[in-house]
Amino acid sequence: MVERNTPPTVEASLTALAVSLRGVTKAYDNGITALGPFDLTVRKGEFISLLGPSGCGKSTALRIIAGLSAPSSGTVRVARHKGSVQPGHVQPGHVQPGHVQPGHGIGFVFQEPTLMPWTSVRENVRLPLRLARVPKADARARADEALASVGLADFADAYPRELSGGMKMRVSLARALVTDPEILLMDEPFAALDEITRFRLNNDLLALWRRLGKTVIFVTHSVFESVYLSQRVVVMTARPGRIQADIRIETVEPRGEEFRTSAAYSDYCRRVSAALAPSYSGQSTL
Ligand SMILES: Nc1ncnc2c1ncn2[C@@H]1O[C@H](COP(=O)(O)OP(=O)(O)OP(=O)(O)O)[C@@H](O)[C@H]1O
Repeated sequence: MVERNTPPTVEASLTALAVSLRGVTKAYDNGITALGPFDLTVRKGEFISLLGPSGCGKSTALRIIAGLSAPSSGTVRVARHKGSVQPGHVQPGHVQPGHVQPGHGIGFVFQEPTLMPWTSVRENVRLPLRLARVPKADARARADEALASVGLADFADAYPRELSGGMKMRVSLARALVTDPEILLMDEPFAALDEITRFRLNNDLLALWRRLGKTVIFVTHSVFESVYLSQRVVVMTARPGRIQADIRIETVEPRGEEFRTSAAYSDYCRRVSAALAPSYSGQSTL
């Protein structure tokens, strides 16, 4: 079913929305139905996490929001610019041409930093601007600014092989931010990092989010990480992924290490774990 006739009252409130998915499903050619029907509304400037068991369709949902994959059915609306969500929908069966070109309002950070090993950190970060044909001097300044925002101002001329895993992920984040997107999609970006590095990147990401006011949709397997970072944790069912629970995390802002060790944090982690448990029922725990 494709939703085409959104009631006017809902349409008006969409001006405050960054992302709206309605009845979205995804069936791959191999017959696997990965997602849905999936409904998700994300307000501008919100930080939400998608949490769910392996294979429940989290990456599929992100890829559909990014326009990298077309839904099999349903409606996808994404605010790519400073204004309201775009009236154009991604229709089932095809992806709009140019839907996810760099500079079109979405930054994507993958689990692997996927840096080009043969060129400098600055050139890696500048890539989306090169593809968007931004003049070199301007692109260089913007790449350096993005690198400074992730604490890597001194590493612009370094090569990826000279960086730690955490630093590579910072470069990947700078590359996603360099086009100043409205929305940042992050697919388990810190999963491969050690815990201390991960905590540090969590704090730096929160600081960036507060400063830049981006909408962030963050995919993770970690209850602890989702509660620490997000204003809302959206818990998904096992495949095909649907919404199991939508839990608002309310605490004193800005968050910091005091929150991580607080009773409120433990309580939220317990609540989110309890909401997640049914998604794992019937699955092997090995
Ligand atoms: N391109 C594809 N073709 C066929 N099946 C796919 C494709 N991409 C994903 N799938 C299947 O769809 C289901 C959902 O995959 P997806 O990667 O979205 O899940 P996920 O929740 O992100 O998993 P994980 O947490 O392990 O990364 C899985 O069963 C996967 O095998």
